[in-house]
Amino acid sequence: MHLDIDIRKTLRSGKRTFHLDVRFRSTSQRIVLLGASGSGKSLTLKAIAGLMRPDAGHVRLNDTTLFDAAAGIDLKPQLRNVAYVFQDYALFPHLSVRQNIAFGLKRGLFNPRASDHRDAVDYWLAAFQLEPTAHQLPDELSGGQRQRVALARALIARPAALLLDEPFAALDPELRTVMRGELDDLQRRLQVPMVLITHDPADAEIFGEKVLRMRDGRIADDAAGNIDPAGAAALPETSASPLHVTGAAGFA
Ligand SMILES: Nc1ncnc2c1ncn2[C@@H]1O[C@H](COP(=O)(O)OP(=O)(O)OP(=O)(O)O)[C@@H](O)[C@H]1O
Repeated sequence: MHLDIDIRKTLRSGKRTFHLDVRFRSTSQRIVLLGASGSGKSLTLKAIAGLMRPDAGHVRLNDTTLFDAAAGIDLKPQLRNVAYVFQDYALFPHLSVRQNIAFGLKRGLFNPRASDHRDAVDYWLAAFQLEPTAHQLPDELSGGQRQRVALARALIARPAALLLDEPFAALDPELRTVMRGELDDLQRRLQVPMVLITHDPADAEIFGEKVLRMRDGRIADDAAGNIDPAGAAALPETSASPLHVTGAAGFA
């Protein structure tokens, strides 16, 4: 994945103003944005997905410009070929596991024939060991199963990038460890590029081939500890950096 982000956004709520000013480029397959609550992680992820429109700048993914304020480009979310997995998974409560996963095919340009459609859903049900639960509703699933359904629904559309918003926050500590392992295996097997946002350094340790720490709407430094107060404009393009996250223990 080649991700190139250079965005600015000002948000006002009453007397409070928040400035987002995020710049980085990376060719890593596993990017983690690590930061405390309110540092601007979700806004950045939403800008990639097309769920938040920056005031200025650009977002490029591989060979596609998803957003460019100066050029007047702002692709609709469904045309960006990225999959956003929300913190609470956002499953449809009235649809079965099978129907929720199949829904992933309705988005975007990927519009297979009915038989391919069934095959694809069967494939993902099997891949996530969800076949026995295919007829169940989200309410009738465990937390781990719900997360698997959300991932299957995201992956079935073959996205160019998987965007994960605090994917383990809704799980209890024991399950969190299990699901971290599952996602780690899955990403390595499928080689699906991902951008994961989290406040938990443990997530960064496991998934952060490239870790960018956010503070007050900016990239504070990268995992190698290169402080860049100007918002990481000078960060080198990098394909991989050490897994070790320096000084990240302060986030809770
Ligand atoms: N629509 C909005 N209007 C005004 N301010 C907003 C709006 N959306 C977000 N903000 C502010 O922008 C800041 C960054 O929000 P963001 O959701 O990106 O944080 P975050 O790092 O993802 O935090 P968390 O981990 O708690 O989800 C916060 O201070 C938030 O209050």
